[in-house]
Amino acid sequence: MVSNDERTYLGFDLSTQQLKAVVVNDKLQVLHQATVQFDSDLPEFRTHGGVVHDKIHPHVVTAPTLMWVKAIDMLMDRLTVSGVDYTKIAAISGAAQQHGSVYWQNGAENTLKSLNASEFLHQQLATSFSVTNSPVWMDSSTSKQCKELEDAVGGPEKLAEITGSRAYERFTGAQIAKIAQTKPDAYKATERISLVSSFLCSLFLGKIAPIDIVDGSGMNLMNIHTKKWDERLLDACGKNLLEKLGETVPSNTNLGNISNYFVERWDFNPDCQIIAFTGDNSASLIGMRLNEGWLAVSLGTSDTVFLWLKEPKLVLDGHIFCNPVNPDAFLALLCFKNGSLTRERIRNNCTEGSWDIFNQLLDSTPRGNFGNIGLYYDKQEIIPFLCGDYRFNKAGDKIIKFTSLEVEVRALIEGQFIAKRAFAEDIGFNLGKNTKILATGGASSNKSILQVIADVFNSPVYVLEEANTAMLGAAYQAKIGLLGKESTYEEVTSCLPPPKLACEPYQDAEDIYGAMVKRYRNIVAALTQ
Ligand SMILES: Nc1ncnc2c1ncn2[C@@H]1O[C@H](COP(=O)(O)OP(=O)(O)O)[C@@H](O)[C@H]1O
Ligand SMILES: O=C(CO)[C@@H](O)[C@H](O)COP(=O)(O)O
Repeated sequence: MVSNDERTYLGFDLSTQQLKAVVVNDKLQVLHQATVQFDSDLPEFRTHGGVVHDKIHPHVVTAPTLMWVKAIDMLMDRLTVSGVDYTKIAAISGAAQQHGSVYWQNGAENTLKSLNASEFLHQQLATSFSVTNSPVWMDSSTSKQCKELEDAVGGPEKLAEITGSRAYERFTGAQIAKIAQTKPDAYKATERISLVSSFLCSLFLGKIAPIDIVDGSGMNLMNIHTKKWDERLLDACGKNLLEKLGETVPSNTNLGNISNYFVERWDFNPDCQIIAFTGDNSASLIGMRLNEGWLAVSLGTSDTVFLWLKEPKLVLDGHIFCNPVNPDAFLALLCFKNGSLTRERIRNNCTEGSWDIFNQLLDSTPRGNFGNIGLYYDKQEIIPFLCGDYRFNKAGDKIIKFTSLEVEVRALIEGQFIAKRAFAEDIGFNLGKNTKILATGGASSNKSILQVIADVFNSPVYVLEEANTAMLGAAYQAKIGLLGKESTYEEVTSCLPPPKLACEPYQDAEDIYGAMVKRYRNIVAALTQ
């Protein structure tokens, strides 16, 4: 029997480029971590940045579902090598990239319930998916289905009122509708549909896990006020969709004991509890202990900006999700597809791959970049709906190339964060003297980038000791879910250190960037006309 203070918690994050795991002790201190990088650790699946871009249809972006399963087999090995004592893990939860969908073939749940502990998961689940490549959040091929969904309820505003978002190409409703229309046999042969988060949870639970209400808010199918599926929307996407999706559950619901497979194969305690898995941004909100007054800026594969909302509001460029901490509150989120991978592209073009040189170039140019502005979209951006590179000089003329690498680097970083400020203001975020930004994700370790954020938002930027807040949030969620009503979220996380100040804005920041935000808005209005 493991005593309460010896208990540990396991959290996962299945993000775009990698699968990560962390084990924390009862005081939420990190004991072990492990990662599997999809491109380099599982090269047989031939992904780039964890995904497959269709050669003929560039808007189609998927990930091999079995790659994610194989990544779990590999990660469990790595956790074992790092010395994890599985008998002490009291609860498991997880986070995952949002919106992606997994299609379980008829009979898959029986396979999940009767897994053989002497074999790998990927061997036993090889034929369990009716669609072998899962559509992921980077896909933007469903404009037709988006229009159909909006029409089903009376237009984009009506859809946003019900589900928190107008129809977005990457949202799961339109993705499911596309599968139902273009692969009707596969759709028919599908017994259940999971989000990436509930799919990962299903492996640990040994049966199909329910979708949590926060990740469920990223589907354009759930009413964010009642937290129930909207039947008109389900019917507009596919036949018998309710049966395929199952009911939603509140965040941090305790779903029951771990699958026997993990008990027998890895020596988990049979009493280890599985807490509903959620979306990565939702888990990040938990991991950051974000509350009102803070603006979170997450710099992972995607860049996201999110904040705690007391009341829902109608937004058309952005999303309102349910809140994983307080069921009466909400979470407003903006997502930018061209985040870290676009920064890597410009870094590689300008510096042959060094963040240090990239930062030297960025630091050597003045705030405002001599009036130059750049917008860089390798892939179809979500907001604004643009693709390609756009460069403008001080006179406002569109130009092909900037005069120096320094100007190019600053144009990229300033352009990315000016966009975030403009869209955050559009959804009602008021920058004020009390605004504080909390940065997270892989690129939040880059101090030169954080300085640009501080200047563009004219606000101080803070960071946490650990930048993997989605993975950590999942581990905290495991403890929160296990304790249930015994304890509050605030009590569980009160032992964590506060965020640390990383950068403060320069005195002239608002004069420079206030004007640049206006210019940016005019440029976008002209380009999207
Ligand atoms: N020093 C750095 N400067 C800027 N970006 C960085 C730096 N270190 C890592 N990154 C970026 O972090 C990204 C990964 O962030 P992460 O939050 O782990 O992503 P995800 O959760 O989507 O897998 C990489 O694509 C990389 O470009
Ligand atoms: O689409 C969204 C949010 O709406 C993305 O933020 C995904 O959730 C992917 O996350 P990362 O892999 O970039 O963390």
